[in-house]
Amino acid sequence: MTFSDAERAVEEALALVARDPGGRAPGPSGGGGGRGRGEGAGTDRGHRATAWPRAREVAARAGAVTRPRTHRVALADALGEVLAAPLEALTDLPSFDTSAMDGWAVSGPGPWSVRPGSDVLAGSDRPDPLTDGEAVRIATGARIPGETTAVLRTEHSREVGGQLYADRDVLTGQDIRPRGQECRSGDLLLPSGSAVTPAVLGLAAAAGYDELLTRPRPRVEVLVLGDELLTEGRPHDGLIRDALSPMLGPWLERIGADVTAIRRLGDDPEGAEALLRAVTGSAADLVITTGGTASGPVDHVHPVLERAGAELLVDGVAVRPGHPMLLARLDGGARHLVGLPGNPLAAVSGLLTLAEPLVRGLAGRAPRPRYAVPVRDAVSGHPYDTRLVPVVLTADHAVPLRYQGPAMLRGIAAADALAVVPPHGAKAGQDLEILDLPWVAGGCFT
Ligand SMILES: Nc1nc2c(c(=O)[nH]1)N[C@H]1C(S)=C(S)[C@@H](COP(=O)(O)OP(=O)(O)OC[C@H]3O[C@@H](n4cnc5c(N)ncnc54)[C@H](O)[C@@H]3O)O[C@H]1N2
Ligand code: MOO
Repeated sequence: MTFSDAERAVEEALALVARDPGGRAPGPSGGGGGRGRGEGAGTDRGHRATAWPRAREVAARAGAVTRPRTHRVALADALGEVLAAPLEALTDLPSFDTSAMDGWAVSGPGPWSVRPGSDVLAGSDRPDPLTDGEAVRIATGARIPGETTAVLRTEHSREVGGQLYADRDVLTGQDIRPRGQECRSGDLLLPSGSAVTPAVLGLAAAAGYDELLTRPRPRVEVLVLGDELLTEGRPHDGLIRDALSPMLGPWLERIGADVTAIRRLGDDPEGAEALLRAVTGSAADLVITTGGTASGPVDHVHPVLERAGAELLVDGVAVRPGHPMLLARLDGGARHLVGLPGNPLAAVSGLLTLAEPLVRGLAGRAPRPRYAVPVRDAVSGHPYDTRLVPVVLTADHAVPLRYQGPAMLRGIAAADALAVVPPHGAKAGQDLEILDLPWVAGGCFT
């Protein structure tokens, strides 16, 4: 579903009242660096919303410049982290001359006399050297006996009465992997900053590592604000189910965070005090709040940040949904807070706009690679703000989904990605930047 005419009319009216008193129209928000005027929380505080591309850059940069933590972990625990030191080979690979095939180690030109009863197997100790004209049965991965000139594959050989014959030419050195073919001890295998993937774990093990020095996953504490939230059962009496706690924990884990706690805080003064304690004292690298970002009577996030002396890096983003999202520096940049709006799709928007780039930066990972896909259908745009629209990806297109309102999860739950729709919308066939959802592509190893 694209914006209905009624929805668009409301959005346009809101955007118009959000113009500054001098009547200057907001700048474009989708083109990198322009700044659009936010309404609501933004307008109330008399400042401008940050353009969507700029907000992502600010979040990525905030993460990247934070002093990194490092730790030494067992290989099995390093998956999904980032190397904090170059991975240098601790050994030659292979560490000895080894047979590439099952067959025969032979010495000199054939035919060869078979050495009886002494197969050379993988893992066996140094075998006796061959003499010229001799052959011994050998397994893939076994040490090559001294004086071997080639390995002859079983299927290319015939053994008759203790004599071995080759049924094709034998080249010196064939099917022998010489020591150090892949690397020499001390060679740089991967630079610091590389992501630890399953393949990297395999390489590290092969190269002799039991532990790796890595940057740990950023610790994230999630605080879900709101008195109206139920943790079980069906909505009733004006109360609704908390849709964010079940979603944010695993989502954050998939983008590389270590979620240390998910806590619910009330909208009462006690909730505000608990929020203040978390903002000032949490051991997490990143505190994520949900709800309370706008200007309602119990929206505590801004007042608490002010009391805590936090520095707002982003306070409102020119994006729909999600525009009241915010990013703050705590303790001079040692820790951060991302405030996600309470509307569930708006929270997803904040997660992808601010939390993901920040977590990647804190983890030492580069921003995700950007790519674009033609959108199948025309998508209407906001007059000044970027829109993030749930899409399904086909072989050729991004197909916009219905149910894309800020309070709806029905579209995103069926989506592969969000398409980034610039102000004024997109024509059918226009290339749109795509933000993959982490379980579709590019997710973290957990
Ligand atoms: N006067 C204004 N009002 C609002 C503005 C504005 O600019 N001026 N912005 C609107 C927009 S846009 C959004 S988005 C929301 C942001 O609201 P808050 O971040 O303050 O969040 P709440 O008011 O606490 O909740 C909003 C909405 O979301 C529901 N909610 C909250 N938490 C959850 C949860 N964990 N699971 C499911 N649903 C949740 C909550 O019940 C509300 O319906 O503000 C607009 N208002
Ligand atoms: O437009 Mo709000 O930012 O998501 O509902």
